[in-house]
Amino acid sequence: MPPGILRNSLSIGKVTLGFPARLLIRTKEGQRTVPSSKLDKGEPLTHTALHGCFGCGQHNRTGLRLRFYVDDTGQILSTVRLAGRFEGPPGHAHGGIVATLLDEAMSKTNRAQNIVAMTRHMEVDYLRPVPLRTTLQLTARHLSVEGRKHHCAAELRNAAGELLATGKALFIAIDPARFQASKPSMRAMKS
Ligand SMILES: CCCCCCCC(=O)SCCNC(=O)CCNC(=O)[C@H](O)C(C)(C)COP(=O)(O)OP(=O)(O)OC[C@H]1O[C@@H](n2cnc3c(N)ncnc32)[C@H](O)[C@@H]1OP(=O)(O)O
Repeated sequence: MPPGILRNSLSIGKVTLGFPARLLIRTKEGQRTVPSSKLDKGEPLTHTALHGCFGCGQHNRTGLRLRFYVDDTGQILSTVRLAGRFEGPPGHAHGGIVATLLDEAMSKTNRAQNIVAMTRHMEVDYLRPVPLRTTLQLTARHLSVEGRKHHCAAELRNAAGELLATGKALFIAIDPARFQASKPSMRAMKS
């Protein structure tokens, strides 16, 4: 059974996103409701093929190692604490890292539907500086699909729920087998 949430919500355009006050999570022992601060106790949305990904790859030691969860409405959720090495303005996150967070979350709205898609176009509104070394809440939702074109939106908030940044993006669905075949070999990448 899919996990579900109780939410505090705000909106981007027509879309309502919200980080839950409490979350119904899946665990090895079954389902239970926990405060959203315990999100990491649930089963994350995984895709083992991308373990080297800078955003979500759990094997990328210099990356963000984000873990994403999906609720019963298809909304993607994650919490993140950014380390000091991701600094841009003093004490705050670099804008490229903020864009990465939003991009990653939006890409998982496709992944949750078993769609493999790449970011073609993305826009970010940087509303407030994003603090380092504090818990942030990341949410994303799939908005619409038109052929291979998937439109998605994401929000980044502080722990108090204040909106720090929003993103919208166009993803294009690709054939993963063709993409894999076109990948340069590890030897070529090292040279
Ligand atoms: C393997 C999965 C990884 C998931 C990671 C997810 C997040 C990421 O960070 S991905 C990394 C960053 N992104 C990239 O590197 C992608 C680089 N770009 C590409 O490889 C290609 O442009 C790719 C695959 C996205 C699309 O190429 P291609 O298949 O040739 O698409 P193309 O035919 O040009 O466009 C598809 C459709 O989108 C439309 N389109 C393209 N750009 C736009 C735009 N900006 N606005 C509106 N429509 C657009 C086109 O008109 C076309 O429409 P239609 O199907 O109606 O004719």
